Amino acid sequence: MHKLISNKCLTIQSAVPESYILPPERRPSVVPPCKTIPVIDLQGLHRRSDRFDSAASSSRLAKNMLTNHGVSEQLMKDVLVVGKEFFDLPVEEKERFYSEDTNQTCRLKSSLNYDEEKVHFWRESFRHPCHPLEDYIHEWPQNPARYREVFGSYSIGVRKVGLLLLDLICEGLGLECGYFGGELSQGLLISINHYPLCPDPSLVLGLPKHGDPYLLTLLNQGHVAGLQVLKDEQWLAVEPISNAFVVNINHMLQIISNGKLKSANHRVVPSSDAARTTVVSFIRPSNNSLIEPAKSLLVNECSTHFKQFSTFQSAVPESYVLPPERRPTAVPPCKTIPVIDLQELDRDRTDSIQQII
Ligand SMILES: O=C(O)CCC(=O)C(=O)O
Ligand SMILES: [Fe+2]
Repeated sequence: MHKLISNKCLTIQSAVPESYILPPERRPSVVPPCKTIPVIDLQGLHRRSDRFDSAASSSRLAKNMLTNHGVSEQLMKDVLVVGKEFFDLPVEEKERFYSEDTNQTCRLKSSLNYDEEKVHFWRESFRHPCHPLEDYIHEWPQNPARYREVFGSYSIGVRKVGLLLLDLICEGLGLECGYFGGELSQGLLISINHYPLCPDPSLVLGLPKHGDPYLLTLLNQGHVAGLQVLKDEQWLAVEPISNAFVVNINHMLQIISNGKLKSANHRVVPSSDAARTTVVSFIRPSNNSLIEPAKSLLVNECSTHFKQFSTFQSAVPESYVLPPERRPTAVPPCKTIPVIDLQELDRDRTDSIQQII
């Protein structure tokens, strides 16, 4: 648990610990707000595919704000409050969830890959799968007391919104009805991210530049800013809108759409004014799903941009992944290893013994 930032901050309040300080070229600069992020009112959409035609032909949907989505304001607030309460628990209470093992379903972690990375990120996260609820809810914390009730209701609501969006995207892409149903959207992973108050945010990142790996992300970012999106090689700040979801296209959806939809790169900077807690919901396939460009999208295109893969094969557990400098590269065969023929040995013992030596 010494790896959690909140613990370090109890003792080192005035300075960022050295192991979190990025080299100057990786530090975030102050960035302008993103004024062009589309705000989609889900009530106004009425499932009309024409709204999403443009999504099929451009990257407009890479990042959106979604309002009037059907998850109540109260529930949007409650998950943030209860999520923060979890991070405010005493260390002994959180400790049993802390793990570096990616196979542990319900797990608290610090930074990204704490034991392997050179510089740590200013983030803690607590994540667990949520669907089907009855398979997972018994593993969730019982403290805070409302955790299971609040996250249970939220996960049902947020999954509904995600599936509705996938239906609309399906229409917009011209795919057969229900394409994203079944195993492609079976999974729901919720991650509560906590970015503690930071003494000097100009030196650190909460999360480095990345795209999300699955189908769709629905981010409930509360009222503390910190999310930045990369647009035309420029970082822009995504200002929070009350009760809205930030929706991200993920890598697998980019592949399924054969590149028509683009996964959005983003990162997070912490704040020196307030701690930031966010609740991130990833709609993802079940294990062993085949991810490939939708065949009907390939009919009119000369080639596919992506190779198919299975979600099972793709996931080497994080704890087995070596840092780049320790990974094996392809090597040539050794052509000079001596081959000793034992029958020959009797004929000329001395020669062969010398050969062995
Ligand atoms: O907390 C945020 O604002 C974004 C989190 C995020 O990008 C992630 O968890 O993948
Ligand atoms: Fe992300």
